[in-house]
Amino acid sequence: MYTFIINPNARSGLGGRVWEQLEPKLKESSVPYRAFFTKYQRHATAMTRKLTSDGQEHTIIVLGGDGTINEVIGGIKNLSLVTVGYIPIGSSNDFARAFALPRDPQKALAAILSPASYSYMNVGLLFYKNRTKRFAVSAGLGFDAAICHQAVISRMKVILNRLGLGKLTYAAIAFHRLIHLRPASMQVTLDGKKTLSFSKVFFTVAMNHPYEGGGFRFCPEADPCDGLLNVMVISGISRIKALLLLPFAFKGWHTRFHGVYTYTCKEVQIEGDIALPVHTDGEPVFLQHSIRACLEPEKLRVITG
Ligand SMILES: Nc1ncnc2c1ncn2[C@@H]1O[C@H](COP(=O)(O)OP(=O)(O)OP(=O)(O)O)[C@@H](O)[C@H]1O
Repeated sequence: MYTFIINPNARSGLGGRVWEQLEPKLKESSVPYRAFFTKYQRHATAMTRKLTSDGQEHTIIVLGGDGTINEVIGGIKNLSLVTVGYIPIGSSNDFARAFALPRDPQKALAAILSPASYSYMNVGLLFYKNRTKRFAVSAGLGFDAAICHQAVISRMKVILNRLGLGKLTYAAIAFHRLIHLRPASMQVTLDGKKTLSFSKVFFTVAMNHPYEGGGFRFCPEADPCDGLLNVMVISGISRIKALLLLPFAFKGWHTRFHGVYTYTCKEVQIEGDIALPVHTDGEPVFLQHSIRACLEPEKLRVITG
């Protein structure tokens, strides 16, 4: 039985339209399925939690963007009992990028119904204050999170999505945030042993996947299945240089420049001198002074071919 969780509102309403095209194919193929639609923020988490609390195996197919994938993974009771398939129709689609999932929803559905390969993916876990939150792609503190915070309330995202230019949203907001951002000082502790101090930090991000923010390959070496987090810090450079680095980051070439620091670890603690925006997979977690990220002990099976 396939359980579809659909965000009809993803990419400013594309989710619902894509589902209308896909459902007849499912009916034709006579595969058993049921479909649930998200009605509000974090609804996907609540639905997944209820669904997976029976202790049984489930195959959950997510139709939406990275935010919906984040919410579904956040609700899975026992990661090792669930297989996830993904039909990416969001504006950033960084989760799909790492696994090279088909962008065409019909092809994505066909691959899900006849899976050729699976990946066993690590799932990130963020600690802040006395709370925890899972992430699939990345969790960051500073500039990247400020962009996500603004994207949530941005009219620009709606307009660019309508024009089919959703990918530009994050780049345009990044430009705007960079002008207004005050770089902070941060302390980054890797695996509880090595503490590094940075000043004038634009942001620090812990990445499970190589891409975030709609195709920025911030940690080109990151592998979502290798049991490690990749950490990137951008620090001690001018706003102009940070801005000029962004196009290089689409290819992962920014890491060759001074001011970009990358590390691998199993756990990272990031502390800012001021409270800064935080995100998990592009979903805002409000302002925090300190976050800690690691990986869940269990892996999640993802249909990737
Ligand atoms: N019915 C709904 N109405 C409004 N918002 C919803 C609804 N269902 C889910 N959401 C919220 O929509 C947000 C964004 O969803 P999603 O990530 O799937 O799409 P996107 O923003 O278009 O894609 P991306 O994250 O790749 O840019 C999530 O925070 C989710 O909680």
